Amino acid sequence: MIEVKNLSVQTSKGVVLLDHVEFTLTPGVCTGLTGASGSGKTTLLKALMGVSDGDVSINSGQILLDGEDLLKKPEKVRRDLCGTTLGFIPQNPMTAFNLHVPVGTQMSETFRKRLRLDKNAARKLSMDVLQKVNLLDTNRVYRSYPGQLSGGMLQRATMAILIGLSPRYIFADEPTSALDEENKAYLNQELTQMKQKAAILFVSHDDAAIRTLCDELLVMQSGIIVERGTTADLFATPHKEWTKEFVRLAMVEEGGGWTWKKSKSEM
Ligand SMILES: Nc1ncnc2c1ncn2[C@@H]1O[C@H](COP(=O)(O)OP(=O)(O)OP(=O)(O)O)[C@@H](O)[C@H]1O
Repeated sequence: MIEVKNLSVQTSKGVVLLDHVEFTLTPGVCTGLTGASGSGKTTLLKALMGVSDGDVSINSGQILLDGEDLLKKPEKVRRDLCGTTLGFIPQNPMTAFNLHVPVGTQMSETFRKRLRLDKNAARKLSMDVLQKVNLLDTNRVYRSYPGQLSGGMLQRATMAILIGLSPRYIFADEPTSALDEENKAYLNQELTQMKQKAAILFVSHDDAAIRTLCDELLVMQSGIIVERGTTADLFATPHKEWTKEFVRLAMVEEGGGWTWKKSKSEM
């Protein structure tokens, strides 16, 4: 279990980016995190992954992994947790790859290092997981440099690495933002499967994906979690203005009543 307690993050100039954030992540549960642009969602994910960002630092709080505070661990220990314990899908998939190394080489090296596989097994796993994310031209994708693939293809390749590593905790920052409806549905299905073993923190503005995937929902505003609850409760009775508007935009008038808008993949 991951327990985030009293987490505050600020810039060196004293601008507060996260303010006493608290929540728990439990395997088997997908927690959605939504809120206006610039409210602090990516900052929170970076803090969880231990990614330091220039002049931004954690100034109070704890991130407890099975009771042990990650913030007190040396950087190497935290780095070693990335992969099979903590998995991250960044908002911009380009940042997940070295631009000068073919995607397949990077995948295989990750699997060799993190899963201690030999060269052939790592290559086979890379091919298998590329197929799983619907990148069916696997040989071409494997040989391509990141710049030769589209943003959506790279987003799926990042997801493929995650599937291969099967981490216990998944922090996904708008993981399907660059995808068409078919691939969005495909990847959300994969995440639903991974939820059986993992805890997922799913950052999204996609109301349909949140309703399908997330058991619980956190709403962030100016670095504060202003609203939380089960996804069903929050969509049924939102309290804050931002959440009310989010829910209103998720609905459509149909046959004399209001119903949830469907994503194209549900139609
Ligand atoms: N390195 C930094 N230095 C100063 N301010 C920063 C830094 N990184 C982020 N911020 C500020 O922190 C706030 C939160 O940014 P963040 O990227 O976490 O928002 P977000 O909720 O993920 O937004 P979006 O939905 O657009 O991705 C913003 O006002 C942003 O400008």
